[in-house]
Amino acid sequence: MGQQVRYRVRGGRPLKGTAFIQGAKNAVLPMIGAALLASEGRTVLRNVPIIEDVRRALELAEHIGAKVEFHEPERTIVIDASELGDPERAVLPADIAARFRGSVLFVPALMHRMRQARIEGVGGCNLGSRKLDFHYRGFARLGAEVTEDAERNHININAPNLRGGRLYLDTPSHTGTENLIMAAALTPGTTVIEHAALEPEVLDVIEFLTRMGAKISGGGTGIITVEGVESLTAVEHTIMSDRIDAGVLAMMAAATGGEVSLVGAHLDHLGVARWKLEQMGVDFAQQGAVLHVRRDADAPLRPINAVTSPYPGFATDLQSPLMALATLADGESYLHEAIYDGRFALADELNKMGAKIEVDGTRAIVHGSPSTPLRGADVVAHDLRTGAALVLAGLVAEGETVVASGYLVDRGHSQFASRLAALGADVTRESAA
Ligand SMILES: CC(=O)N[C@H]1[C@@H](OP(=O)(O)OP(=O)(O)OC[C@H]2O[C@@H](n3ccc(=O)[nH]c3=O)[C@H](O)[C@@H]2O)O[C@H](CO)[C@@H](O)[C@@H]1O
Ligand SMILES: C=C(OP(=O)(O)O)C(=O)O
Repeated sequence: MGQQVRYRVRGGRPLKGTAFIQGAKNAVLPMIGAALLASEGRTVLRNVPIIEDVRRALELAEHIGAKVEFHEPERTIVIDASELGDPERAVLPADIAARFRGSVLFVPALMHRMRQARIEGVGGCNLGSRKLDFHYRGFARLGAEVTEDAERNHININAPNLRGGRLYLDTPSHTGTENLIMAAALTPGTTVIEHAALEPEVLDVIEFLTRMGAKISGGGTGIITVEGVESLTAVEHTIMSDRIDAGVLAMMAAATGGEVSLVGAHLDHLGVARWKLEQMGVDFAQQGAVLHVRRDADAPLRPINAVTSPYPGFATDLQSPLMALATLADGESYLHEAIYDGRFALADELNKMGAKIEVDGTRAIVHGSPSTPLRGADVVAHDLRTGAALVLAGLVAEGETVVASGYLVDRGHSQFASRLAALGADVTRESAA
């Protein structure tokens, strides 16, 4: 893995100023997968976040035969997938694919361009059980042959003749919806996907695919219809801004009693999280494409109850920073994590910093106290959002907090330390061999 990355945070400074919200991680990853469906032209994606998951996705795209360029200063990716087609390259190798969950979003391109796929591993945040059965069952209902090589832990897919079909999801899976739409886009006939996800990133991916020539209707309604087309063409698209990045920075401003302008953030993308933060005492004002966030440092945060659920419910990715924020509130907050059973690993780390959090299965009670400050400590990020939540805790803790592994933060937050430093925080990113 090479470099060990750590975030070192010294608490006590309110965040003030302007921050730029990155492009959405959970939109760019499916779009890189979608760009590989284009048999002609060069795709140009703009507002790309400079994050490790994007780097891994581009390595994977090159591995299967695409030509890619990542112009980081311009936050622009150029992808030429016109020469994809060598079945020998229809493999997602574990050493790249197991490092990010979005690797599963390459399967439709492999099925359509190479007629087969071998998946040797799919990664992502370590959040407890994260199955991919909806994806594989959906591909099978479109006519693919999906088999498991249990000994090697591989999934093999053969897709010589796909045809449209009626699909459903047991829960409205975010990447499941995107993957089945991408698979259906080049599949002859009509495909209907019931109980589809409503996340804004799903709608952005639909807009991108539509521009490429796909025929998709019903985005945002829960029932999506896709009429298969013969080919898709490369286009240019600007990725929507990242609502989780915006939510994390808003909560950091709230935690420190600060006042920030978040360029590119949209209140309506926050769903229920907006209302929960307002109930805690956070003030929002949307001024065009800039979201102004402030919290009166003299009034303590109020405790909150939150249950995670798919959009527009409270996003599970924002539950970790909310837990850290709730440690500062005046009283008991109640959190129910209904999507990922592994997210509460954060509680032990916050308790090391002096928080009082009790966990019972998928429920947690946070005994908040505005008068007992958190203490800096060496803490472990178990996943991307735990990492961001611990940086948040460090911003309000007495003394120094060191968060490792910083690679997990870098998976999903672009230039995190420098953006926070620009808001006045004392945060540095260190990497050592
Ligand atoms: C790259 C990306 O977009 N990641 C996001 C996406 O992950 P991802 O798309 O993987 O999350 P899903 O919406 O699929 O997962 C929702 C729930 O369904 C379960 N499930 C999902 C698929 C499946 O085949 N079988 C199954 O049982 C999962 O274990 C989980 O409990 O949505 C999550 C939920 O908003 C976010 O936390 C992730 O940041
Ligand atoms: C769970 C997350 O990401 P992934 O699905 O890529 O693991 C996340 O963004 O918090």
